[in-house]
Amino acid sequence: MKYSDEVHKLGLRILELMSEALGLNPTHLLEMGCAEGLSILGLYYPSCPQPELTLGLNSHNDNTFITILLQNQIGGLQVFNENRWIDVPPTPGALVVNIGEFLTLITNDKFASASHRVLANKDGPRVSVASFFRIPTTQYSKVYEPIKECLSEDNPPKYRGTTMREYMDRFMENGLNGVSPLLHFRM
Ligand SMILES: O=C(O)CCC(=O)C(=O)O
Ligand SMILES: [Fe+2]
Repeated sequence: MKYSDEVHKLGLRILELMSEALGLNPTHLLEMGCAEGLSILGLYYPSCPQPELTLGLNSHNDNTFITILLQNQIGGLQVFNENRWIDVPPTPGALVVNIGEFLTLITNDKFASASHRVLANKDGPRVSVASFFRIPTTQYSKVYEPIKECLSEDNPPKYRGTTMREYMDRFMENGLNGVSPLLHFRM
């Protein structure tokens, strides 16, 4: 309970700062509901005798606005940048913040979500706690589209509006195979 309260407060603060970074009122992203659905997932990756033959978690982009991640000392998280996988080594006391695909959609790519994955390891177990700021199930029919203030004549909308329900339908077609459902909504 204590962790979820604190991570929720942190998420509110980060979303306020992101609103300001976009030149918006600090409460803009909060008013859009970006902190209304917090789900927290504990992940346990057992040690693996032949880690080179598999992955801990396949490459994917989160279906969130932001994700705040706590990882133990084992490592294995990687992010895809400039055509290569880069290690995100655990730093004591630090959290990782990932941008999810719904923040990419509503900011018209100003905040780009990155593919990430987790390598298997034999030093295990790896434990992580992912706090997903996502659309609550009660809001799966709400349409999200690029924020008007993020658009201009030189920067027209790159995505059409969509709902979490439609996004999940696309996701179910592909599973965790690294194909981003967001591409379906790109204009
Ligand atoms: O375990 C990790 O570090 C990553 C977890 C993750 O990316 C996810 O649950 O979406
Ligand atoms: Fe993830």
